[in-house]
Formats: sequence, C-alpha cells, structure tokens
Amino acid sequence: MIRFENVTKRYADGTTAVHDLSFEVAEGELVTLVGPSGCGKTTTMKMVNRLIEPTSGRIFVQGQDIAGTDPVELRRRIGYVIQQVGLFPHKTVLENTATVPYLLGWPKGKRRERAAELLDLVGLDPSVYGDRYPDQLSGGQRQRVGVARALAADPPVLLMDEPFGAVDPVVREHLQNEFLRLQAQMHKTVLFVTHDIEEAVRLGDRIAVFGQGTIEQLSPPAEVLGAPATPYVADFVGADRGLKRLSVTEIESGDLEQPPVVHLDDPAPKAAARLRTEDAPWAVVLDDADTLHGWVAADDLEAGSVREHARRMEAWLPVGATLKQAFAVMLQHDAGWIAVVDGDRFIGVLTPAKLHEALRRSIDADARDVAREDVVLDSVPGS
Ligand SMILES: Nc1ncnc2c1ncn2[C@@H]1O[C@H](COP(=O)(O)OP(=O)(O)OP(=O)(O)O)[C@@H](O)[C@H]1O
Repeated sequence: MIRFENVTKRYADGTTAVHDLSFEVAEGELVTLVGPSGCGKTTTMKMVNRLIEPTSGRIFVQGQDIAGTDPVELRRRIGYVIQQVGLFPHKTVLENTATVPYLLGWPKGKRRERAAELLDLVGLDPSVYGDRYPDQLSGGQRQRVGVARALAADPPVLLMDEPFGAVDPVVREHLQNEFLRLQAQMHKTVLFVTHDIEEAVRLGDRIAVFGQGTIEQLSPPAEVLGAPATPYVADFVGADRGLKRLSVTEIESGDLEQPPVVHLDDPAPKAAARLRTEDAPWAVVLDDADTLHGWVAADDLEAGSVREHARRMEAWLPVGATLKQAFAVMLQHDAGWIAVVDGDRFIGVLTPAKLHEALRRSIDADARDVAREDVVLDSVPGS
C-alpha cells in the first residue's frame, strides 16, 4: 500500500536524512516510526505526500509511483495529522473538519453532514463543539478535530506525525485508545511517527525503529521488545525495558516457591506441628483432589481440622500468565504471594522476590541473544 524502494534524501546542505530506505506498509496496517530526534522519521513521512521530494529511489502509494502523480491529487488521498494541528483559527470546528470536502467541491449540506459525522466519531458532539472556534477548545479536543479533518474525505492512507505529542499523558492515552478503536473499524493504512516507544508499542501492528536515516528493525512490538535485532534497538527500547518485559514474560514453573502444603481434612494440631518444623507462618491448603482451596495461618491451627481454619485464596493465576498479570493480581488483592495452578493442579507460589528473579532471567536472556548477533553499528551511515 505504501512502498519505499531504495529511497535516499539528501538536503541541500549535504545532510543525509534518509539513506537507501526500503520497506512496505501493507493495506490496513499501522506502522509506527520511532527513533531519536533527527533520525529521519518526519522526512520519511513527508516524502509520502510529496511535501519533500526524495533525492533518489521510488515511493509507491496504492501501487502508483508517486513521482508521476499530481501532488494535490495525491494529498487528497492521504490524510495528514500533525502535532501543531494547524486548524484555521477564523473557521469553526465544523468548517475546519470539512476542509478537504470543501476543496473537493462537495455541496455545503453534504460537507456539514460529513463533518458532523466525523466529529461524533472522534468523540466531539457536533451540536456542542461544531460552531466553536479552535481557541475555544482544549489541546486534546483540537487534536481530535485534527484527526476528524484528516479522515473527512475518507482517505485510504493516513500520515500522522506525533499527533498526540502536545497533550498531557492522561489525555494522550485516551486519544490513543480512541484512535485504536477507530482504526479497528477503518483499517486505514497508517504511518505514525512518534519518539515515544511506549506509544509505538501500543499502536503499531509493526514498529520501525529508526537509526540514522535507516530502519534498524521493522517487527511486531513483542519482537522489538523481546528480541531487539541490534544493540542500537536494544538500547533504544531499553530505558525502561524491565517494565515492558513484564508484559511479554510468562511465569514458568521454575520461578515458583514450594511452601508447605496441607489438606482440608488434616487435623489442625498435626498441620500446626508440621508448619513449626518447617518454620513456616502459613501453608497452602488443597482439597482431596489436590485442587487449590486456599491457605491457612499457623497461628490459627489450634484444634479441629484444617477445613475449619482455611481461608479462600483469591490471588491465583494459571502457569503461562505474564509477570505483568501476576503483578496486577498481587496489587489487586494486596497479596504477598500468589498461587499458580496448572489446570486444576496447584504447582507453587510466586513471591515478589521470585517475580523479580523471573524478570532478571528474561532480561538477561535477551541480552545474551543480542550479544550473539554479530552486528556492526558503524556500518550505519552517519552514526
Ligand atoms: N530542510 C532541511 N535542510 C537540512 N537538513 C534538514 C532539513 N530538514 C531536516 N533536516 C535534517 O535531516 C535530519 C532528519 O530530520 P527529520 O526531521 O526527518 O528527523 P525526525 O526523526 O523527524 O526528528 P524529530 O523527532 O526531531 O522531529 C536531521 O538531521 C535534520 O536536521
């Protein structure tokens, strides 16, 4: 749908912003371009709608070499959203949204109808906001109008350059979620520039990590985080890597601790003696079928059977759940440990210390994988 073939951009002053770039965005796919400031993301994006012309190489949009396409006609097929939304200050929200339909010569009634529909779609009630001017909106609302405007003529391709970059983190997450919901319905082909790896991971079907003017890795988010292709990528995604690894690392049986286990029908004094021997303050309680029932505190086990003192265990997870889920369950139940089951079978408990060890294991394994790759970063032009 969008294809770059050996595209290079050298500016007049000799800066090579993009070097021999080849990649493709499939129809309906959202690819995020992520990388540090000045690595060529915006240049790459602006070459797609011919705001910038490549020095060499070819770019195809919907199978057509854009070098031979009238730029004005091309831009009508490509929605464009930028950080400084660029709304016309003297035009109302409805008029701003209807900009492209206006340029396309749609009749007024149809334009307004379409603009209202789009405002609704991005969560702005047209009867409330339609007649306002841009300076009567919040930053997040202006961004929404920017998105509505880009979608107004239903272009198959969207270019988004840090569209949510100027709003606070809470509004930003909200806008990202709304955009994901929209994209699930629209299936636009989207190139989305961001310097925020978190945003790239959340939105992208695939992430293109830019080095200096080239793509270092173009892969689905889990792969970029879990198996960075080069030390550069590992470094770029690495700043708060531990947190991101939580969501892609699974609990394994080797991560678990084995506390004492007692059964529901065991006499309490016998169970208490056992806990004293093992110097354990509590035990996991299983039923006759060895299914997890709950837990019991040593101090409670004075008389009767374990059944009378056992407490239900709410904090549990199946083996194979992620460390992030484990962490969430710990917080939700304010639990110092959580039980892990394989089907109906209890197989051990995960403690905060073990969770930390599992995280280290995961990060170290990545580091070894990356070290094994024989990558020479010096081959990247300009680095
Ligand atoms: N008109 C220009 N003339 C000369 N150099 C330019 C021009 N525009 C951009 N550059 C340079 O090209 C390189 C890539 O710029 P580009 O704007 O594509 O980067 P970016 O990754 O989008 O950065 P940012 O995240 O800061 O927006 C930078 O070194 C920049 O200084």
